Amino acid sequence: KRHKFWETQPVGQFKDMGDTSLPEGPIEPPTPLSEVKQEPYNLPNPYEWITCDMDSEEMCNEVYNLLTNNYVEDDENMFRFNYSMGFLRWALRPPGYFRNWHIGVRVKSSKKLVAFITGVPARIRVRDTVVYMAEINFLCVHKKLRSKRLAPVMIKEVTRRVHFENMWQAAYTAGVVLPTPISTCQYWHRSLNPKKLIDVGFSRLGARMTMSRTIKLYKLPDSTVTPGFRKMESHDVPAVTRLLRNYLSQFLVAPDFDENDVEHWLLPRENVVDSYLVESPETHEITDFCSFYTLPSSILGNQNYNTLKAAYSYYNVSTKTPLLQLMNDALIVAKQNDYDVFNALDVMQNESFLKDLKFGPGDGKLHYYLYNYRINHVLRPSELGLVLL
Ligand SMILES: CCCCCCCCCCCCCC(=O)CSCCNC(=O)CCNC(=O)[C@H](O)C(C)(C)COP(=O)(O)OP(=O)(O)OC[C@H]1O[C@@H](n2cnc3c(N)ncnc32)[C@H](O)[C@@H]1OP(=O)(O)O
Ligand SMILES: CCOC(=O)c1cnc2ccc(OC)cc2c1SCCC#N
Repeated sequence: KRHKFWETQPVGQFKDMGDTSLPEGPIEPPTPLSEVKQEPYNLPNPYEWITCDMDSEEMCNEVYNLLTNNYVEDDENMFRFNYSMGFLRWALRPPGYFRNWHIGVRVKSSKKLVAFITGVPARIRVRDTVVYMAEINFLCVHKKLRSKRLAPVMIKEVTRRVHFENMWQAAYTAGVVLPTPISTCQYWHRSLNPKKLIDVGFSRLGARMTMSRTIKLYKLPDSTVTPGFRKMESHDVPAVTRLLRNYLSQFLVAPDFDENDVEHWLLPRENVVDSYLVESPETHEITDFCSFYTLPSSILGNQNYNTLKAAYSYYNVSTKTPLLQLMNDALIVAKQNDYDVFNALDVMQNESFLKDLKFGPGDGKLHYYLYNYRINHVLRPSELGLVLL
């Protein structure tokens, strides 16, 4: 398949796969900042660049509407991600964020927002090297402007703005295959509301299964079982940071979280991110941690339902409580809060609980990518300690 744009980019190329003579690390050296292109890339005439100030209620609402109507759908067009405004503000304003990495394209005449792409700064460890990277996300072109080669311009523009801040690497995920994945992961789904999932056509009644038998199969206890299991609070940040840094050190690619990062990414925010921990009733030591983020989806073309309430497994650490029991408590909390489904990738140690907790494999794959950084061997999902939103 000809990738006319991606073949021009400093990414692992398909033709180089298997060539382990190429050194791991940056593919291209940094450009002297004086040589970074000063002005934005040219857009087709009717359009102009706009920096999207996510603090502005009006602008954030415009971004929300663009994504609600034009962002990612599954292959069967059953669902479309419906990131909330609170979620977008959380995802796009981490410590050290750059407002001008929130990039919109709008129609000059009508001022209508028709495309979007974002970056946020992150410190990602690759093996033993911590690399300052941009995490790129929310690339979206309005349905009416597809297949006009707008995406490459948006990607070049966000690249230019990241270079401006003297950063030369990026990380991103996609459901599509591009040059070249560093890992390919699978989504797994745990029904919490099987009746709704069957009604929308995602799940089907098993052979020789009645609806009531199916509901019973997925039934969960009304309350969590682990002594000391509670919501994370602000004063837990130092302990959770220690626990998480230690846990993530085992993976080949993982975020290098400090306390500021943990405070932003993991302190609970209603309807955005939930975090729980186990505080030993005897020693008051924090021994385990689990978290999930809230990403609803629009249900496309169903008479009875408009929205799917989905929880997505985020970062989980078990040092005393078995991971199976910890994650079952996460399922119980999700069910208590009316989630319809709990989703998880097969990254980190998730494979150890997926089947036992009645997750089923999805048909969607998620490919992980690094920009301008070569890794010579494709990572197994269990070697990945990174979850992007
Ligand atoms: C040092 C800093 C570096 C920072 C930058 C790092 C890199 C960041 C990269 C971005 C990471 C984003 C991560 C992220 O946001 C998470 S993945 C979600 C992407 N968004 C969606 O799927 C929303 C619905 N789809 C659309 O809005 C459009 O279809 C998009 C905009 C996706 C493509 O618009 P279009 O109208 O359908 O297509 P053209 O404009 O005609 O362009 C066609 C070219 O675009 C390539 N393409 C298609 N989908 C892509 C994707 N998901 N990543 C990268 N490239 C993608 C495609 O291969 C082709 O290039 P090729 O001819 O070479 O094959
Ligand atoms: C019921 C299980 O499927 C989903 O939760 C879901 C919801 N919305 C989506 C929107 C776009 C979409 O595009 C790939 C997929 C979904 C999916 S399945 C993959 C995500 C997970 N887990």
